[in-house]
Amino acid sequence: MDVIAVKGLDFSYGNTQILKNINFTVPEGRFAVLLGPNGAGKSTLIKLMLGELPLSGQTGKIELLGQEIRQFKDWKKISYVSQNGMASCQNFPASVEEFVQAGLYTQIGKFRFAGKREREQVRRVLHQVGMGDFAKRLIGRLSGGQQQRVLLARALINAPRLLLLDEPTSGMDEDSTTLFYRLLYQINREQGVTIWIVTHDRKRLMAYADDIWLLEDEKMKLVQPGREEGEHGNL
Ligand SMILES: Nc1ncnc2c1ncn2[C@@H]1O[C@H](COP(=O)(O)OP(=O)(O)OP(=O)(O)O)[C@@H](O)[C@H]1O
Repeated sequence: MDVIAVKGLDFSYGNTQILKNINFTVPEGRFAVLLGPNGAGKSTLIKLMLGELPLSGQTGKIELLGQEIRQFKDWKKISYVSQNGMASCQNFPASVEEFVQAGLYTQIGKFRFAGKREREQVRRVLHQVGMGDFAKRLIGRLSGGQQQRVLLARALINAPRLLLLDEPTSGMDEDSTTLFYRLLYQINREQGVTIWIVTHDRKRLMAYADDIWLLEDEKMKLVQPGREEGEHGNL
C-alpha cells in the first residue's frame, strides 16, 4: 500500500508557481528523503500534505493512507516534527512528560486526566528516544538536540503510520544529528513507521534512506531508488 500518493499536483502562491505536475508515491514502511535547493517548495509540499495549505480547484491530488486529503480524517495516524519545533516553548512551564502527554489529549479527551496506561505510554516513548531520565525536567532547560528528541517522542505517542519531518536536525551538532537519524531508522525498521524527511543533509542520510527524491525546478525526481534490506551497511 502507498502511504503517500501525490498525483498531478500543482501549487502556486498567488501568481508564483511553486509545484508543477508533481507525481510520486511512498509505499508503506519506506524511509524516504526529500532534498532540494532553498526555496524549491519542500516545506510547501509538507504543508499541503498536512492540510495546512488549501488545495484549490483542479490542482491534482494528495492521498494519505489511501484517502484523498480533502476528506482525510485519520490525522492521529500522521505525525509531524518541524525544524526547531520548540523555539516558541522555551519559557513554557511544562515538564518533558507533560509536554509529551499533551500529544495524547485527542485520545484521552480534554477533561480526563491521564491514567496509568497513558503515563506508561509516555514513559515508553521517552525511553525509546533516550530521554527517559529527563521526564521531570522543564522543556526550556534542554539542549536543542534533546528538545527535538522530545518532539519525536510526542510525535510517536499515538503510534503513527507516517512520520513527516521538516529539517528536524537543523542547528544540531554532529553527534545529536547522528543519534536522531539512528532513532528514525530504528522507528522505521522496528515499528514499520513510514518516514518522509525533508533535509539538506544528503551525505549522512544516504546511509539510512531507501528512496531519495529531489525537488528542483518545480519537479520531483527519484535520484536514488529504493534499496533492499541488507544494503545499508553498518549504521
Ligand atoms: N506563505 C507564502 N506566501 C508566498 N510565498 C511563499 C510562502 N511560503 C513560501 N513561499 C515561497 O515559496 C517558495 C518555496 O518555499 P518553501 O519554504 O516551500 O521552500 P523550501 O524548499 O522548503 O526551502 P528551504 O530549503 O529554504 O526551507 C519560496 O520562494 C518561498 O519564498
